[in-house]
Amino acid sequence: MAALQIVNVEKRYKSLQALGGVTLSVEEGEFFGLLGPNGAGKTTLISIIAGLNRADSGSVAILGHDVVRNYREARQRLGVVPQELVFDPFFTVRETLRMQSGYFGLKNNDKWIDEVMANLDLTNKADTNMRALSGGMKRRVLVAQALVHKPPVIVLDEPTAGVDVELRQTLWKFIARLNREGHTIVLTTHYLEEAQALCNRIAMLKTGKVVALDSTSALIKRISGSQLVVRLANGDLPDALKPLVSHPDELVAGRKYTLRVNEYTDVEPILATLRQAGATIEDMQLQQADLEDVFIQIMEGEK
Ligand SMILES: Nc1ncnc2c1ncn2[C@@H]1O[C@H](COP(=O)(O)OP(=O)(O)OP(=O)(O)O)[C@@H](O)[C@H]1O
Repeated sequence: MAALQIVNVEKRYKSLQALGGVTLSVEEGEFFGLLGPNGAGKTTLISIIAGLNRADSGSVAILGHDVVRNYREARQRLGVVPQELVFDPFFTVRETLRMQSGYFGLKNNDKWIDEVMANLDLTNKADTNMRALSGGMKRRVLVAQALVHKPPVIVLDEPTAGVDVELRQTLWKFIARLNREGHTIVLTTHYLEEAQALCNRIAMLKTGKVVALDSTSALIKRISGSQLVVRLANGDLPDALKPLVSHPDELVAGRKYTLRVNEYTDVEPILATLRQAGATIEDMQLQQADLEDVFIQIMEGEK
């Protein structure tokens, strides 16, 4: 049975179509990435999954439970880490987590609450009021809140936006452990390196539609060849090489260029062209294509 089954979900906000018929399914045990630029519809889709927002048409089920018709059963199986930090400022971290447990009907949940706090480095903040926590600490509590009822399906909406490296590592270690233990993870992030490292399968959304859905490795293989990154000490990129630039911004910024190469033998003619144009290379690297390159190509509609 699918952990998450989304069938033809549509959502409009007045004249704006936020979701234009999204269909995708996430299997149990997957670490799934939901990627897309700002405004693609990721948060709208997550709020429909969490039952906080209604789709105009289509359906969403969590482990077979429809999020509208069987709201309680679906919600019980789902943990959502929202993007926005909303808390009652007068409660401590432990009280906040106990209340969330109560919401799911769990009375003696302190053992698990302690374990979650320890794994998120929150133990020494257990008795601190929410209002006295830094933004990064509050985000840890949001993650802890989503996990108090040990949901089999965990959805994280940009959990690492604006958080420091230490929290990111703590968080990913814990989430990866939960995934190894069988929890299904659905993640949205703008950090494509993170998505590439963590997700086994990825859906890319663009203006409310799924424009790519495949395993992470298959997506990366869509980009043929490698890239030659050159940084010029002086001179401009000769016109003949401009069509090879994979990030158009680089033509504006200058100096550093990422050039598409299919084979190693493509490198020497590029260097010769640069030499003839009088450009001096300060630094150079040959790189394999990564998820960011795929993302840019797909969003530009080239592939
Ligand atoms: N409550 C709302 N009323 C009107 N329009 C909305 C509402 N919520 C979202 N939208 C619009 O729907 C579209 C999808 O927004 P959504 O927040 O789902 O995108 P997103 O992919 O999560 O973006 P981001 O990466 O910026 O978080 C956007 O154009 C947004 O402006």
